[in-house]
Amino acid sequence: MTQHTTAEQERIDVGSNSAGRISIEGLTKRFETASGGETVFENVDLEIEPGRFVTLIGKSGCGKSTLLKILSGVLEPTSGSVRIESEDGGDAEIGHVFQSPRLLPWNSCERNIELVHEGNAAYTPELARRYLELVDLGEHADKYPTQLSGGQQQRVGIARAFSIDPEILLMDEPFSNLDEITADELRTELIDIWEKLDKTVFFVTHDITEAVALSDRILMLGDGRLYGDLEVPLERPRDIESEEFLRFRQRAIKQFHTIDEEGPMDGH
Ligand SMILES: Nc1ncnc2c1ncn2[C@@H]1O[C@H](COP(=O)(O)OP(=O)(O)OP(=O)(O)O)[C@@H](O)[C@H]1O
Repeated sequence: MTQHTTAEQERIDVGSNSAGRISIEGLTKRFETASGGETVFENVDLEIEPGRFVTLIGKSGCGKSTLLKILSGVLEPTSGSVRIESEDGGDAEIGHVFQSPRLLPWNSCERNIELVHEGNAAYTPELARRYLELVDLGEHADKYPTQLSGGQQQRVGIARAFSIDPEILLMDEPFSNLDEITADELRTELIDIWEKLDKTVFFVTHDITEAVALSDRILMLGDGRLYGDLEVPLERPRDIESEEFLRFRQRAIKQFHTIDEEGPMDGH
């Protein structure tokens, strides 16, 4: 289990049969700056069941990336805790997919995947190829990123993230730099892979349609708190033009804008 807490709190590692569960308790993040500082969110509690596809939406600057960075351990919370349960009670493996694939251009696709397996004696080029096949790039393992399209490069990023067999996958607007047709293809592929591999996915986006198309559950962050938490009751595969999809999307949009009607809370 991985636990990200304030420095004073002890790291607790215990065995678990619910790998991929995320438990957030009383999470507060404040940045101190020369001009006084800012509390990004305060006292956030959240429980995410293993294997779920959860999407976080919120307006620009509400703290989505900050929450993601705390989940990945890049940032420490000001107070509160985040626990991610692992298979064996040790540190949870966390896969990352970013807006851009962050591939090293002087390395082949296979080598780009190998680089995240440093210290893994079980790594073989076949492992990279297996994951590249999952994203339809089995034939391209020896190519360099510059020989691939933007969508193909992002596919390599997704293959790389899944290849470490992570307990959770953090995805930060992974399709926002792609044209809509390619983004749609990748969303379909992502759901196929997620259904096969049964991982907890924590996905950040600005796009409500994307959130409804992909998720089991949609969280809304704003005004320093999680003000919305919607279960998505739609069967997969989802038809984004169907009446039930559009009806649910409308409901999500309405809930998303409740924050504008309520106005800021005290202290923010
Ligand atoms: N290292 C930092 N130091 C000070 N303030 C920061 C730091 N990182 C983020 N912030 C502030 O915290 C707030 C939340 O930022 P964050 O990047 O998490 O928002 P976001 O919801 O991901 O935004 P976007 O959708 O535009 O990417 C912003 O007001 C930002 O200026």
